Amino acid sequence: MTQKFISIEGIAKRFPAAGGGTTTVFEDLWLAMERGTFTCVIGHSGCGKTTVLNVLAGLDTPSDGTVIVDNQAIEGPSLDRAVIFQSHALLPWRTVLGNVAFAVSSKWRRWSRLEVEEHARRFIALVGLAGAEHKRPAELSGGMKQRVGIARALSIEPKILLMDEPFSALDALTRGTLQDEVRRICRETGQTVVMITHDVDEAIYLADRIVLMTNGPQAVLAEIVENPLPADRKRHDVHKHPLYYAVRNHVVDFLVSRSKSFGDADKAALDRRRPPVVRPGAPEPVMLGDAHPVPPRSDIARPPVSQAG
Ligand SMILES: Nc1ncnc2c1ncn2[C@@H]1O[C@H](COP(=O)(O)OP(=O)(O)OP(=O)(O)O)[C@@H](O)[C@H]1O
Repeated sequence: MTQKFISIEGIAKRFPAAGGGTTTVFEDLWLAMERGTFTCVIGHSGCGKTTVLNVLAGLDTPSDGTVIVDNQAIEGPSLDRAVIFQSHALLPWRTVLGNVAFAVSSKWRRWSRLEVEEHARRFIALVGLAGAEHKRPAELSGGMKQRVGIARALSIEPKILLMDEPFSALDALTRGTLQDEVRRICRETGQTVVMITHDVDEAIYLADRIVLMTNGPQAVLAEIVENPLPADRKRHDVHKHPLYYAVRNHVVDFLVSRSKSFGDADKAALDRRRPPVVRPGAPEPVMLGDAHPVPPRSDIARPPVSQAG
């Protein structure tokens, strides 16, 4: 079934409020993702992105609703779903090989030590760390540690890769290189990915679809932006594509103004089960999947703001 490999169905998250009652962080979120797609979630701090990712990981439970992955409801953490956090959380006493092999042997418990190590080495090489297998985390740079985290996550060959701002703690050069590698690996392996980022340019480079969430509390999924750039885009010249600024301005405009001004009337008008899908720069209204058509917005150049905060 390709249409709804991941199906987020009406999830909400509520916490007890300080003075009694409850605070609803986000509500009635519906989103379907196809196998092999790369989805980025963007929204301001506090709208509940990490909570959504934790629900997908099975590390948190929604107050309402459910999430189905590959026709099965999520009922807890699973080795079918790998998570990469901003901090790499490596086992400090284990080597690079030891960290990756530990994950591999958790997934394939009957494999021999040789099988586990061979498999782990393959993924260590894939992220460019061949030769560093016997180093411990303390001997690695931040970028190298994050590579180990990526190798570890990919080595268990998860159905879904979940990433929570995986590159935000890295310097710009390392961030760019790792973005390239993650994109290459995900494309080569057909990996299904959901990633949270605050970086609009990162989302445009990596994502097939960018999901826009309004500000919390009571955040909603306002819109899905279909990335109109060609699949074989390259980081060094992606900004030269004629549609680059159409999509960038659209997302920035949402973050700067629409995410905040999205009021009760907008929420009432929103079909939560079928959020609007837009393809910035598209000449005509688009009809994508089971979503209803939305006219393209005007893509007027605005001051550059690449970070949601
Ligand atoms: N255990 C908890 N109890 C009460 N409130 C919580 C709890 N966990 C999260 N929250 C609240 O839920 C809201 C959403 O948190 P979450 O971390 O998912 O947001 P986010 O969009 O990922 O933010 P950021 O971009 O800053 O990481 C926040 O206001 C947070 O304070």
